Amino acid sequence: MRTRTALFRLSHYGRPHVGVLVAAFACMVVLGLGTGAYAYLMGPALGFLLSGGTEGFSGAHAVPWLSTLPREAALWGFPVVVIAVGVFKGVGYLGQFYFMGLFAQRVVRDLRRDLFLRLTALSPSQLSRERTGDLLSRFSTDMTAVEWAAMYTVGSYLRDTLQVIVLAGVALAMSPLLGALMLAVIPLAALPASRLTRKALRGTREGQAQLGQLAGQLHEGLGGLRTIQAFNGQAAELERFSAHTKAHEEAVVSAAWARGGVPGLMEVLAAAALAGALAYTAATRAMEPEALLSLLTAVILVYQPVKDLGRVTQFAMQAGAAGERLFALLDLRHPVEDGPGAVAAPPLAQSLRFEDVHFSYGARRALEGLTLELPVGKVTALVGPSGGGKSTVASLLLRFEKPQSGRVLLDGVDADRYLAATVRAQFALVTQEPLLFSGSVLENLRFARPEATLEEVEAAARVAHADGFIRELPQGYDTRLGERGVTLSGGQRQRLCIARAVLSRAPVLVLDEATSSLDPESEREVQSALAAVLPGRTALVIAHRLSTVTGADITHVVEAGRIVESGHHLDLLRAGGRYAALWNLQTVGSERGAA
Ligand SMILES: Nc1ncnc2c1ncn2[C@@H]1O[C@H](COP(=O)(O)OP(=O)(O)OP(=O)(O)O)[C@@H](O)[C@H]1O
Repeated sequence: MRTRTALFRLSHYGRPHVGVLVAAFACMVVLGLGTGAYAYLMGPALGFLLSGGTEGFSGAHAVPWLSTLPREAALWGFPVVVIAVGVFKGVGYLGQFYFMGLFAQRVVRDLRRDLFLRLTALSPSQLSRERTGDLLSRFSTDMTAVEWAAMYTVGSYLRDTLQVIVLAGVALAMSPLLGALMLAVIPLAALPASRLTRKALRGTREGQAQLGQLAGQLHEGLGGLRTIQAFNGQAAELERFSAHTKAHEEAVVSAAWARGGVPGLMEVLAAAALAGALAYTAATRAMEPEALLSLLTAVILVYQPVKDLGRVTQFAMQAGAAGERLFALLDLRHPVEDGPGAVAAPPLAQSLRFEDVHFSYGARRALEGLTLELPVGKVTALVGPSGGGKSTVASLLLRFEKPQSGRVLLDGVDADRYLAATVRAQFALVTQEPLLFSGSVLENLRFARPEATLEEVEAAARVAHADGFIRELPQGYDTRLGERGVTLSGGQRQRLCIARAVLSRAPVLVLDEATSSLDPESEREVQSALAAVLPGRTALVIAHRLSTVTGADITHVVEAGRIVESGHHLDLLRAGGRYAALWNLQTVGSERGAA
């Protein structure tokens, strides 16, 4: 996406807050008029000083009503006018900053909300293609770039353009010829300035991309600290990190170089124009000194907003580059979107069925004509070698993905006909990595069903064999978990997740390798919890270790995206096929491990 398109799309975020912008603009008008008044008053001020306060208001551009006052009043009148203009400008400044700050915060608030919504609505496979740190940097660095542009660029474009118009008006009123000549410098500077600005943009964009890379590496590094230290990998990591910091530095320095060029150029051209005006007026004596002073003040003052316009254009560019990265995320669409006539799925009554389902992640095939039935009230297990496609089955069930061909049927109805959220509501998922949020135990459990009563929460915890250890925590169910809260063992965390799943009352429980990352002791605890939870429930249990699912009503062996064998544990053992081979492999492996 082009930077300009990104800026245009960012401007949509400003539209709902145009009222705030109008209020800011009103303050800027006050400010602009105040600045124009200062320039205008410079000439009379000179007359006022030179005459000891008597003739300040006479001459070509005096303040007419003040010149009619008696001397005593006039002596005070002029300073009072100066103070009044100052107060006028002060109020303008204050209001302008307040309203522009408000505007910027509202724009960024809306953008953050949209980004959060989009991120939390991505499918896991879309998310796995992005680096977490890079995503976080879009929330921080890129969002800050947008905030600055909304605050300073929009404000400056309004305020400085207005000031340029007012001051140019004052200059032209003093001397149309000289004023026009001096103002002509501004468009002269435009072409080289736009070149420099483009160069700065390239540097800015590269710098932001490198910052994203840095954040990504930092996030990965912190997540894998044990591995990095265990392999003494700090030096290699530092090298990678330094390469990114160096690339970032080079990009930012080249942008700074180009950015500095714009005001530098303006400064030189402005000085040349001023020098020319001084020389011309001294030689020709074409103007009164008072009028010349007002003209020079207006022109000197006009260059500042012009320089500012160049400077804040950099913020717009940074925002444009940030916008490109933000919209790249905002434009991602979940692979499963609700069709136009989609309706809410009723609670599952009989069965779930996969019918000749094919699915690939890009070019990587995961399911190749998988057909599978999950009867209600039964525990179905999926086992098989790593990469066989078991987790993909769970992803398709929960509508994280949809089949490229074949169908997923809920009580005989294609899941495509239902609203994805209502299909998801049929399932309570427990994954390998037990996810608990920072918050109390109670809040974590109620995440599944916020309206659940305390009794219901406790009952679910009892079923999942979690009630006992929760009561032993310092504040029981109110104990805070996560950062700066208590730390739980893997088994305890997993039992909380199971309790949460039980509390959800979803018709189907999906356990995706729920015990595979646990130590044997924790695994035993979780297994005993599951033994209490599973009987009589509709459940899909995905497992590596066959020993963990021997109690399932039916077990399917998934290999290369298909079901290659199905049956009860004992029947499968007797059949002597793939299941028996896997069983032998694992039991021999674990016996060796035990020996
Ligand atoms: N997000 C993804 N992007 C690309 N390929 C993927 C993705 N997730 C899984 N795959 C690929 O799809 C295939 C099936 O993966 P899946 O995770 O379903 O297998 P699995 O049987 O659950 O494996 P495991 O037991 O190791 O979790 C594998 O080849 C895997 O590499």
